[in-house]
Amino acid sequence: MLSVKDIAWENAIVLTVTPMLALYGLSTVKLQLATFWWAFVYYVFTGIGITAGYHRYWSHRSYDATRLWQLILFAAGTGAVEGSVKWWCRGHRVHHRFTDTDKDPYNAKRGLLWAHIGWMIVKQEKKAKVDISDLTADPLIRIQHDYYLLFALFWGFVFPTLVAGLLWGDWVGVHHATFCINSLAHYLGENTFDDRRTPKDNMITALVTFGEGYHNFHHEFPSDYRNAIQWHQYDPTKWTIWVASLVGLTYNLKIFPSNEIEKGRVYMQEKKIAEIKKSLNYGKPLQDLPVLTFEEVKTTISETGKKLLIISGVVYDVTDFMKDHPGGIGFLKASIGRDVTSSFNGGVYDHANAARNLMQGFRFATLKGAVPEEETSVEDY
Ligand code: HEM
Repeated sequence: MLSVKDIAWENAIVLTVTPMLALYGLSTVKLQLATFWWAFVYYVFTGIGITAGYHRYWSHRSYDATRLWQLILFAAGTGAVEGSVKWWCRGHRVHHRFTDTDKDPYNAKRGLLWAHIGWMIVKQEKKAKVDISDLTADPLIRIQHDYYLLFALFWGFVFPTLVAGLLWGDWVGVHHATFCINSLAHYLGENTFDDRRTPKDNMITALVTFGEGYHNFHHEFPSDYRNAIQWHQYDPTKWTIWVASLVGLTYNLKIFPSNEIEKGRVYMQEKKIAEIKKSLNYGKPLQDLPVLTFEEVKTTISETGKKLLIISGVVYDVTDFMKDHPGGIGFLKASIGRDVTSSFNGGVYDHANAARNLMQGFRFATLKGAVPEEETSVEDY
């Protein structure tokens, strides 16, 4: 059970009082169109500050940036009031290293509510160590951390108020959008590249998180400056970083080799296929079949009355199938006790996959001295 002293009160107060202030402002002050649009622009600006700045630049170093770009991101990210770069990125690096474990501050396995906001409201011991020496070496980050409250007040409240003449509190919207990365992005969507951990790819999450919703990709390839790699996927953070590179504000945009990315995708596809295959009957595995000589096949036919024929080193029992053979019973009758590999493969008729799949269920034995072949195999392609 949680007790009063487990609560991180400063966060709890910020997260409850500020939306109330925002609602109060909204209900008591007449909303002007220009101010509405300014709130929207500032919401996007601060959101991108978190995604392109706190996340993809400082946490993952997925690209390099000029000091000017860093200052822009500082202003934007601080305006979202999600903590200092040093605090945020430390937590984020711990999250990546210990995903889904007790040491993961946003551990999705503790539930959606915890991953969304609970982790901020309940005090947590710092159980894990990660390297943040690159962050502490930067004087800008140290200053922001030491005087965070002042910076947050300015960029979160004073600046937007000065511009609009109103206290909007619109950064509350940014909070819930970006918190979705820790919560929804671990619950909704596809495990496109790996399913050992909870992060998922989802377009809806991407829409509310400025493109961070392709979270399965991100956890696999965190040093990639992109989260979405398909042209049709929504990733405005990637577009912002890329556009900034055109004017030299960002550079060395890191991209994981597509060969490796595709291997991940294929791995998951193969896994899904393997699951589906488990539910289908592929007949007895070839290596589990008895091995018969040609003479033994003949004897079995005469002693048991079974209708056996041989194709590509495998002996098939077509007793029950003969009457249903689409090519007619005659061809099969004439094939009993014979190796009809060439007739089956084009000599009489070149059978389609349907026949090759079907005959797996008729496997009876393998022929001694032959190399039995799988009826359908994609290995050669
Ligand atoms: C276990 C053995 C066999 C199975 C499971 C089998 C199954 C089938 C199936 C499902 C078709 C429909 C079309 C297709 O899938 O390509 C077919 C067509 C045919 N089969 Fe077989 N077959 C077997 C052996 C043979 C043999 C040994 C011969 C000839 C000596 C033969 C001659 C034909 C012919 C001529 C057709 C074409 C029928 C048409 O479309 O007019 N089949 N067979």
